[in-house]
Amino acid sequence: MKTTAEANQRIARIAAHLHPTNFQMEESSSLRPANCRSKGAGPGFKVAILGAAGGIGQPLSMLMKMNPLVSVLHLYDVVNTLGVMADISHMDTGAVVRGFLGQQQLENALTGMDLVIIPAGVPRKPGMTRDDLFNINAGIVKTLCEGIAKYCPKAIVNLISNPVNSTVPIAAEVFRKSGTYDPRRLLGVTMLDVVRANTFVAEVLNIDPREVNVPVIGGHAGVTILPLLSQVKPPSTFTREETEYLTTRIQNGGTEVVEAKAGAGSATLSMAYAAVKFAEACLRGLSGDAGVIECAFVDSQVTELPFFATKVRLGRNGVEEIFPLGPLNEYERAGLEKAKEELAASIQKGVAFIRK
Ligand SMILES: NC(=O)c1ccc[n+]([C@@H]2O[C@H](COP(=O)([O-])OP(=O)(O)OC[C@H]3O[C@@H](n4cnc5c(N)ncnc54)[C@H](O)[C@@H]3O)[C@@H](O)[C@H]2O)c1
Ligand SMILES: O=C(O)C[C@H](O)C(=O)O
Repeated sequence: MKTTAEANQRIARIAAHLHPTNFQMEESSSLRPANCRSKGAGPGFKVAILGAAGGIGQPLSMLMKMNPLVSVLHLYDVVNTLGVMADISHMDTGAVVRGFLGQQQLENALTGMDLVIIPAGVPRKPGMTRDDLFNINAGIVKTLCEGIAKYCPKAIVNLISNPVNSTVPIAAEVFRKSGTYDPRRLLGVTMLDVVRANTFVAEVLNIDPREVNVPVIGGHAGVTILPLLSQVKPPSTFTREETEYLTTRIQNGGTEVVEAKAGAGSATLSMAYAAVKFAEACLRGLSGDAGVIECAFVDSQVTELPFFATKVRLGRNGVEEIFPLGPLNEYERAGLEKAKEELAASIQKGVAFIRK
């Protein structure tokens, strides 16, 4: 029978084993991971995920650990990061994984990072809009972006936390206030809208979704999500009925998942897939690939609004070029007016949250 003291010692040894900054073998072993022959991280990019223990964060962390462009992967959350880190660090892929728990470890999580991906924050339940998340998520994004401004001001930021139409302006204001704002380095992730649009359009056309590319512009909520079906690749025509079905389904894709999950959260797996697709595009741009073009919600002058999602070219500095909207048909022009009206209010709400 073990005494309480022995049991406590054993728990302490296990905790020490799991702690990322004090990684040790049991006392009986003379070999420690720090003394192993490993030379540590190889060439590649350093990526931090903030909110790594969440519904998106966990599969996103797993997929980033599998990405050959990543040499160091920092997982940060306010709960359960060490469990996720211990689990993912056993995968026999190249990236070195480290876990960070709580605000006091944010500095170590962020220092030296090339790319920071943020899926931290609460998700929707049925009946809620993305804007209903503002009160909680605005504060979370503000705190995390203050950390980025301090500890890795040159990093590219991929912001996933909703409402994206407001959290991106919040991040921009935090960076502006701290004197570190580089609009090319802040990107709201709208890739899931493109992923859904490609899938639903492929279903209608009865072709492989991997062959489809639908530009989705505007923002990331309801009518602000505007798929440009007139610019689909491969060039395709749609009946009025198909156009209305596709536009509505793409705009409501998030709600479709929220309702199907019936209170257990929103899209996590397809979002992790989309986030990795987008992060990989950013890393390819950083590594000098000049041909990477994706849609993202960025600081922009293509409309009268200060932020707008369009196709952008990614490069060594983040957003290197913002493409114009291109020719829109009458249906899309009407959609654009509705999108801009809602977007203007959401952007203003985000800006006011920091300037108040
Ligand atoms: N942009 C998009 O297309 C898109 C798609 C899906 C979900 N989302 C949004 O992503 C967010 C996360 O969704 P989820 O399903 O992963 O939620 P979740 O609740 O499963 O996970 C969120 C994680 O964030 C962590 N967190 C909370 N406060 C934090 C802080 N201050 N610092 C670090 N981590 C913190 C939580 O501990 C949790 O692990 C939601 O706001 C959701 O609406 C966006
Ligand atoms: O719909 C949500 O609340 C989550 C996300 O924005 C999505 O589009 O799936």
